[in-house]
Parts: sequence; structure tokens; C-alpha cells
Amino acid sequence: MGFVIAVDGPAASGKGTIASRLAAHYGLPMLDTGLLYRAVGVRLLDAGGDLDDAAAAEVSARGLDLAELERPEVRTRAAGEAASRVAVHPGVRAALFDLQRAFAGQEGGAVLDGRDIGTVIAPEAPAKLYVTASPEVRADRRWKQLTGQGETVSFEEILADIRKRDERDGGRKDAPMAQAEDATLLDTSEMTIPLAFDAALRIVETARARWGNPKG
Ligand SMILES: Nc1ncnc2c1ncn2[C@@H]1O[C@H](COP(=O)(O)OP(=O)(O)OP(=O)(O)O)[C@@H](O)[C@H]1O
Ligand SMILES: Nc1ccn([C@@H]2O[C@H](COP(=O)(O)O)[C@@H](O)[C@H]2O)c(=O)n1
Repeated sequence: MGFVIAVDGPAASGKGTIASRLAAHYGLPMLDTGLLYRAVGVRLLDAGGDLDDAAAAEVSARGLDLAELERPEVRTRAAGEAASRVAVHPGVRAALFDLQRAFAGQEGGAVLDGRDIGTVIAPEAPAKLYVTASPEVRADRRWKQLTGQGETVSFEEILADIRKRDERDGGRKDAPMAQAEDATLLDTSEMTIPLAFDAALRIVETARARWGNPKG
């Protein structure tokens, strides 16, 4: 495995923003694994399926075409909820495992963000961050993001979504959202995006030095 950076944490903590900037900094490919689950949820809803039907959700996951990750529908509030509901099914997680594992196994390394990268997908990753922020801060960030995309929703509705998502993601039996024992916690509640990236970069550089990358 090359230099893999795992960026886990709850909804709207800023994982994707940090992961994409780390990927650009190191010239590494990046996978937002949440898009996989969002696309599975959206395609199941498109087919008129039940998000709580484990078998139907697995069929949806096994039929996923990566081009579907580009659909604008996957970035909506509804897609985030659908993702979290299909993500509880072990069959869905199993169907998406090999793709994520292969992405992490790329020779030069990779950056992946999600909920279980440091614990399940790439437990041997040399650099692991667990990015978080208070539920209120995360709800504010998500509310600004969704209303900026034209969705009509209240802050209070998003805060309720965040709390429900945290509970479901952290409470599920299979691959629950969790900070890996060797992951460094990064609370971005009081940080701007540049400050959060700087803090993340310091953590990754420390891990990189320890990893002894021949490129120095
Ligand atoms: N430190 C920050 N300060 C202010 N806004 C931020 C910060 N980090 C990220 N954001 C903004 O918050 C929103 C959510 O960020 P991002 O998509 O990176 O979160 P995430 O953890 O990947 O979310 P999810 O896992 O739900 O996809 C985006 O609009 C992003 O620009
Ligand atoms: N590795 C992952 C990534 C995501 N999920 C589930 O998908 C939902 C949406 O993810 P976002 O990153 O787009 O918010 C998330 O709430 C999880 O339920 C997952 O289980 N594992």
C-alpha cells in the first residue's frame, strides 16, 4: 500500500474539503466514499425500492455504475438521508468494499474520506484523521451548503438531520462510524477552512515522516 490518507468523521465536519486539499497537495487521487452510498440510495429510490429492504439495497449497490457519482442528485439532502439508510445493510457495505479497497491500494497512494476508512477499508493507512465539529457548527455548514445549492430547508431541520445521521452512522452494527485508535482527532469547530487544512497537513506530515516515505 502506498501513502494512504484516511479521513473519517461525521456528516458536514469538513472531511471532504480537507481530503480534497490534501489530495491536491500530495498529488494523490481522492475518493469521497460517501458518494458511493449516496448513489446507491438514489438509484434504489429511482427504481421505487425500499431503502430499508436489505436485499434490494444490495442489488442496487452491486449494479452501481461509477458514472452515477457525477449525478447532481447525489449531493442533495435526500440523498444524504438515503445513503445513511442503505449504509446500515452489510450486503451494501460488502458490495462496495472491493472498490474502496482497490482505490486505497493504488501504488502511489490515495486519499479516502468517509466513516470507516481508518477502521475497515484501510486500517493499515499510515495517516489517519478523524475530523469532527459540534453538531451546531456542522448543521450551519450543511445548511449554508444546501441553501446555496437552491434547496429550501431550515437550520433546525438540518440540525435534526445531523443528529439523526450521527446516531444511525455511529450506532449501526456493521462498520459503524468510529475514530480509529491510531487516528488523530481534528475538531474544526473554531477553524476556518485554511486553518483546518493547515492543522490537517501538520498531522499528515508527521505521519509521513514516521512512514519514512523514500521521497522524503
Ligand atoms: N472549517 C470550515 N469552516 C467553514 N465551512 C467549512 C469548513 N470546512 C468545510 N466547510 C464547508 O462545509 C460544507 C461541508 O463540508 P464538507 O463537504 O467538506 O464536509 P464532509 O464532512 O465531507 O460532509 P459529508 O461527509 O456529509 O459529505 C461545505 O460547504 C464546506 O465548504
Ligand atoms: N465510508 C462511508 C461513507 C459514507 N457512509 C454513509 O453514507 C452517508 C453519506 O456520506 P457523506 O460522507 O456524503 O455524508 C453517511 O452518512 C453514511 O451513512 C458510510 O457508511 N461509509
